[in-house]
Amino acid sequence: MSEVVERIAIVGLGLIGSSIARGARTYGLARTIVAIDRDPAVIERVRALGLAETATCDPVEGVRDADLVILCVPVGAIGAVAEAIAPHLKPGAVVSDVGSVKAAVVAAVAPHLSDANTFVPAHPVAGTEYSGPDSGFATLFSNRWCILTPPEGAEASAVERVRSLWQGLGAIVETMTPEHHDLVLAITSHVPHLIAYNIVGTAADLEEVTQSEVIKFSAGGFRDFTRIAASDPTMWRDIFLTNRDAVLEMLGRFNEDLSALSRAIRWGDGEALHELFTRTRTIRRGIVAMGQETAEADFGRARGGAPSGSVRSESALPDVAVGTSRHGAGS
Ligand SMILES: NC(=O)C1=CN([C@@H]2O[C@H](COP(=O)(O)OP(=O)(O)OC[C@H]3O[C@@H](n4cnc5c(N)ncnc54)[C@H](O)[C@@H]3O)[C@@H](O)[C@H]2O)C=CC1
Ligand SMILES: O=C(O)C(=O)Cc1ccc(O)cc1
Repeated sequence: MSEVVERIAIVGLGLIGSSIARGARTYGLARTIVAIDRDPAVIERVRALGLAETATCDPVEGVRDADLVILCVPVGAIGAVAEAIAPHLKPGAVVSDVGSVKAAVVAAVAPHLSDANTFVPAHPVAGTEYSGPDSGFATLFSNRWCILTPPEGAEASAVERVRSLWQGLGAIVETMTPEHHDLVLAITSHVPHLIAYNIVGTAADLEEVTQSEVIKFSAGGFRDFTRIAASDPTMWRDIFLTNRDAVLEMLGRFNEDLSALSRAIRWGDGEALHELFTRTRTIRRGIVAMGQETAEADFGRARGGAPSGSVRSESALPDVAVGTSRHGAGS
């Protein structure tokens, strides 16, 4: 892969920022990598790990002369960082982010940038429950989706620069509006995390079951929930506070469907339970089959880890339409 930019500045060298730095180095996507983090301990680790040519706590110094600046801090901090760096950006520099929520980030960043800089929001749909500079790895984005939500009329060359970076990191790029992104991610990522936090909290509060029993008998499903519930508290607090409307919309539907399931159990309606479980099994098999399809399509790629172009697959993300319920209105 050839260089995408001369100089990339990454603000926030945690799981995502350090993975971008490692990938940019491994795949030769930037001549110079600048790491910026407000935490001196993180900057020290970045230096020890050799993740960047320059590492600094000073965002003003860090973004100077950068062609591409990627904001990799928690969603609630992105606006303040944009405000701090905006007057110091090189004219023509492209700004992007990796936040898990898009509409609130666009609203927080856009007012600070001048016409000389284009903001191209991005969200790599890839991660783990770990945080910090030691948790990143170069192949994190390989064969995973990255959603761009460029504003209408955004400069094409700026969008292309960000698209090229993500393709260079091995991601498959999809474009949509920030509002649609937030609705889709509310049901596919945000509500599932909330359910995990909740079920682990419920288990921890049980009086008839001891903590040691919860740990001892954590088999299967509950164990998977504990992995997700170990995700970073600051990051997830910010996600729920900034994607409030979409999360509440999806939670409303979830609660309705859960009530219907409770009723089916109470009244011994095995047919309703069996029908749902059969449908959900089909969905899981579809997801697995699609994963294999993508992996097979990528098998013959020239360089391990990166697809050669953008792949559009409408079926890969659910078509979220508001206004209908699985059980129908009023059921
Ligand atoms: N963790 C995950 O699985 C994924 C996270 N994201 C998004 O990526 C972003 C970063 O998440 P992670 O890398 O997981 O977080 P992290 O907690 O591993 O790293 C965040 C870094 O940002 C730094 N930071 C915080 N505020 C700052 C500020 N004002 N100025 C400079 N540095 C600051 C922290 O010191 C820390 O080093 C978030 O917006 C999150 O929504 C997106 C996809 C997946
Ligand atoms: O670890 C997991 O299961 C995740 O779901 C990771 C993740 C967290 C946040 C995102 O915006 C995207 C991916």
